[in-house]
Amino acid sequence: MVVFGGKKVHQIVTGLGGSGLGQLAVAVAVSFLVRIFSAPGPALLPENDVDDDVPINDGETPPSTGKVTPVTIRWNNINCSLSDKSSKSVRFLLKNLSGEAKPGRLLAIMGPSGSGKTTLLNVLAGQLSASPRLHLSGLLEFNGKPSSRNAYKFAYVRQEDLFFSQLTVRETLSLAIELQLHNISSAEERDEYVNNLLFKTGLVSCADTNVGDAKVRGISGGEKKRLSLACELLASPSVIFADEPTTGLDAFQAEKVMETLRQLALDGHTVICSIHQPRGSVYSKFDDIVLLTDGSLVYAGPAGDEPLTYFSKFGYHCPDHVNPAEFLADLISIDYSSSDSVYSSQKRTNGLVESFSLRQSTIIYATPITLDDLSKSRKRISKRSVAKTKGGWWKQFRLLLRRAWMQASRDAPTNKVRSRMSIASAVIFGSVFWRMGKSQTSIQDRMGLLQVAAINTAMAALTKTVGVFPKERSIVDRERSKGSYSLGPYLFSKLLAEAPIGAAFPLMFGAVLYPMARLHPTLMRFGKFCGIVTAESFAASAMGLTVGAMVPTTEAAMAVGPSLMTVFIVFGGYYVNPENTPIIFRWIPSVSLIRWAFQGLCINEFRGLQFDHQHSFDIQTGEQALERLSFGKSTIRDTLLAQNRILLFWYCTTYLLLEKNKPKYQQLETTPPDHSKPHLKLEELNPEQVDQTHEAPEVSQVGSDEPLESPELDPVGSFILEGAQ
Ligand SMILES: Nc1ncnc2c1ncn2[C@@H]1O[C@H](COP(=O)(O)OP(=O)(O)OP(=O)(O)O)[C@@H](O)[C@H]1O
Repeated sequence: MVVFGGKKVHQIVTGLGGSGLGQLAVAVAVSFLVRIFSAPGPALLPENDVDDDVPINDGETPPSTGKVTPVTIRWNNINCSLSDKSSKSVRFLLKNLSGEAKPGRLLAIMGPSGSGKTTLLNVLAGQLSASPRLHLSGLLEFNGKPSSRNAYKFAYVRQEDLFFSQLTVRETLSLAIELQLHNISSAEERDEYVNNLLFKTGLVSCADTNVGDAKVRGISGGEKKRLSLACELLASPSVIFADEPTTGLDAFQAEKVMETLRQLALDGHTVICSIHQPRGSVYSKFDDIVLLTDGSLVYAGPAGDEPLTYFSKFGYHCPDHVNPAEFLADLISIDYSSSDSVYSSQKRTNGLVESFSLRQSTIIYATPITLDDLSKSRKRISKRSVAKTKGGWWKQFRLLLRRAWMQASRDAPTNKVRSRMSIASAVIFGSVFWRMGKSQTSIQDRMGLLQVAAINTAMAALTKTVGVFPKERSIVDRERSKGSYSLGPYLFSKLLAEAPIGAAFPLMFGAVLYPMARLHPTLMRFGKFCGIVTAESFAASAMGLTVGAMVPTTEAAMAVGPSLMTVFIVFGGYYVNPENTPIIFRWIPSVSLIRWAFQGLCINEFRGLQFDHQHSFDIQTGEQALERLSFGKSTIRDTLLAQNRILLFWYCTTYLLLEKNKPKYQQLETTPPDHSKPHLKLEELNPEQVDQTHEAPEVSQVGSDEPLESPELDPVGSFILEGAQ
């Protein structure tokens, strides 16, 4: 029997419930809460409450992260242009790019800033954000078949690592597994899977550390990046895309991240990453590279010494003891130090682009794909592609509720700040309106205090929500785009989990302010006061969610939220009497959460009060004061109903906005491959052909009769001077 504070559960239930029916209700509620907030355990619902399409573990998919379906990606003539309607110009972000990424190999897309690395990575991953100004065309094939988002499993590790800060590394992975992988049903299997992932990504030592955020330090930047990788590896993706995985990391962490990627490639994943300028030890981990400058290809093929040999044919020699990545980066960058250097470096890169475009039809890959590989992988795709599916609504709700509760309840710094602010503002207002009496002047004081209380409660809830929700939305968008869960369970679980903590702050505020200001001193009135400010606080949070769902960033939400609230403050019932409101604005008070809260608080406070009076025109009763505000005919129940309608309106709008603002990706307009150039089929290549084809006949050599434009400039000496130092 579970024991709480010396009492057995059935004693507590008996004590709480009283009657038989009450006992039953309490027992159900207790068992529901215990199951929701207990550590990872079996699903709440009966076994049959899962989607029909959840696969049964047939023994071929054990909880190991090792099995990977090999996928070869080939792209041909990828063009991406951006049109500018005002100037009627078109800018090419990617120009005629072709290449290949293979399983078991780590491909790095390198190039100067703005050269199109991320754009190419997004195109290959099918994650280029849709825009009417963009036009994307070309051919993209996976294992020889045209691209389709569901054809293979891929992982995309973005530059920004976003997590729920209060969860540990282990909890983050465990919850992600529960949400995404339903063929792993037992806690033992899940633990084993998590341990494998932690081991694979080198996170064992920080497994039980909180992820952390700007307020409370958690795991390091490199560990966050590897956690991103681990989260993406859950469903054994065939292809891993990583956008600048080393950005913002120190050299040691960068190397560890790249080593993890290399190990993943060795495990059979196809790994593609964009990287700006890696150090030598990182460069040596790459199997293949794609070099881009201003959206054009300068080189694509094996990494290591191959590109150096290739560029040396044009007279560009990498000096000894120089990091090849630095040499390549300098070679293909535009030097903006003077107009001469711009001209010469531009000419050099143009020459290299042109040379490679002539040679592109004979790109050489070190490990030719065999037809046997492809047929094997296709068979495996058909068996395993269904392993990642969404669980049922209740299962998603239960998991998300647990996560939201962990996040809200463990966020001690935020909760401390909010409680201090609630108490501090209550103390300030309580001191200003200290122990109000029953004089005529106290009527204005009471109204002023109640208006201030309504504004303070709404603003506190709104600013907290708009401060955190846009970031959380980015996490949720990512998870939803992976198909982890639906919007309904997410939103409901969030509201439910945050309600108790959200209610605590207005209650603290009321508990301090009420006796200090000596508001209507009965327990019932105090309870109603707290109920009204709590309902208002929920409505303001719901409005914050809508603002957060509407705008792209926290900064924008911080600007829009309070501005919108100011309108509701103006029409909050104190500054403008509803009867005097201009007809075109008359709808605003009826949707102002401040007005309904103020109205409710005034009715609660004034009804039944008697004021000291000397003249016949003095206000004698609270009812007369309410008449002055045009609140005479209303009841607290009416105001709470109106507040609930507003709350529901903001929740529904948030849902619709989140549903509508789902990330949309640019469609690739398929163009047939360019047959004008002789095209070598990669399957036909063998090492002998590699050697023969390596000397592209079209490429002009330094010292030949018709030199390239770039050698004409004699850039070798100057380049070595610039790049080698
Ligand atoms: N949707 C878009 N709208 C407008 N411009 C875009 C869009 N996508 C990319 N660009 C432009 O395309 C160019 C290439 O951008 P991209 O992010 O691919 O470069 P990058 O090589 O990854 O640069 P960095 O290393 O600095 O991240 C940039 O000039 C960028 O402004």
